[in-house]
Amino acid sequence: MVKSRPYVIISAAISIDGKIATNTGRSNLSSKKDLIRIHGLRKSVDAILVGKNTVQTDDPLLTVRYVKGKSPIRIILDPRGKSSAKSKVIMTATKIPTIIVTLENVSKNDEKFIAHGVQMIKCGKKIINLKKLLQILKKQGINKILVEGGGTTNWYFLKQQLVDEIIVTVAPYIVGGRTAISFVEGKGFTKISNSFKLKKIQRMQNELVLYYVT
Ligand SMILES: NC(=O)C1=CN([C@@H]2O[C@H](COP(=O)(O)OP(=O)(O)OC[C@H]3O[C@@H](n4cnc5c(N)ncnc54)[C@H](OP(=O)(O)O)[C@@H]3O)[C@@H](O)[C@H]2O)C=CC1
Ligand SMILES: Nc1nc(O)c(N)c(N[C@@H]2O[C@H](COP(=O)(O)O)[C@@H](O)[C@H]2O)n1
Repeated sequence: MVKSRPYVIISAAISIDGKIATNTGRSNLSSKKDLIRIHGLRKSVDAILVGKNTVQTDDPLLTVRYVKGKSPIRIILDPRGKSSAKSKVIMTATKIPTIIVTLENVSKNDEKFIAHGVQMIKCGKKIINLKKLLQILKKQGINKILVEGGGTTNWYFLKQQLVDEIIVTVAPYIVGGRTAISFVEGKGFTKISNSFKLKKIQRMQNELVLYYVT
């Protein structure tokens, strides 16, 4: 069956206790070897997507650097268009195509982003309508998307069953802390259902990389 949306992979590094960052926002869980694997994965997709808190906390580049290859398009879910124009993704948007997705009635900061070469997509009234967004992206030729967090963004995708594959690195750390961000945030599911199939396990020294499909 041909899908009307791109193939969606969620990728993250989690601690043994399922956290993706400490309660102070530190998220450097993957080893160098794992980062090389992740950059290989980035090279294989058309776009990388993250939520606005990840941009704010990590100030990531979201490029392919540890392997040779073209960097994919970068997409930020930022419903109210609050991202800093000084963030690395926005400052490099003339070199690497970058999209900011806001709500339909939000346009206050558009000019600031557009001036940096960012493409604006408007989608959804109260929250970003991911189904609609994926259709728009598919029409733009984006067939495969790597969702790189954080926990809230992962929740929105999983809640709506918009995920085809999950790749998690279980890193050899305990993070702890009630307020430390988990792999999946949001309201959470009330039942244990919709299990994923374990496709592959990769061991890298003290890390395990788990590959699940729907
Ligand atoms: N270890 C790892 O692999 C990774 C760790 N991280 C860590 O995760 C943390 C950030 O995670 P978290 O705080 O959960 O935030 P996210 O990065 O997931 O950003 C969440 C925000 O993005 C916006 N958003 C996302 N999806 C939607 C949607 N469908 N509709 C509307 N708005 C949406 C909302 O903005 P608004 O609030 O304006 O409504 C929401 O609050 C950071 O500390 C980062 O370091 C991040 C990625 C990977
Ligand atoms: N897979 C994975 N492992 C980790 O340990 C991580 N911290 C992340 N984080 C994601 O990668 C972004 C950083 O990318 P750049 O190195 O700046 O290109 C970060 O913002 C998360 O989305 N992922």
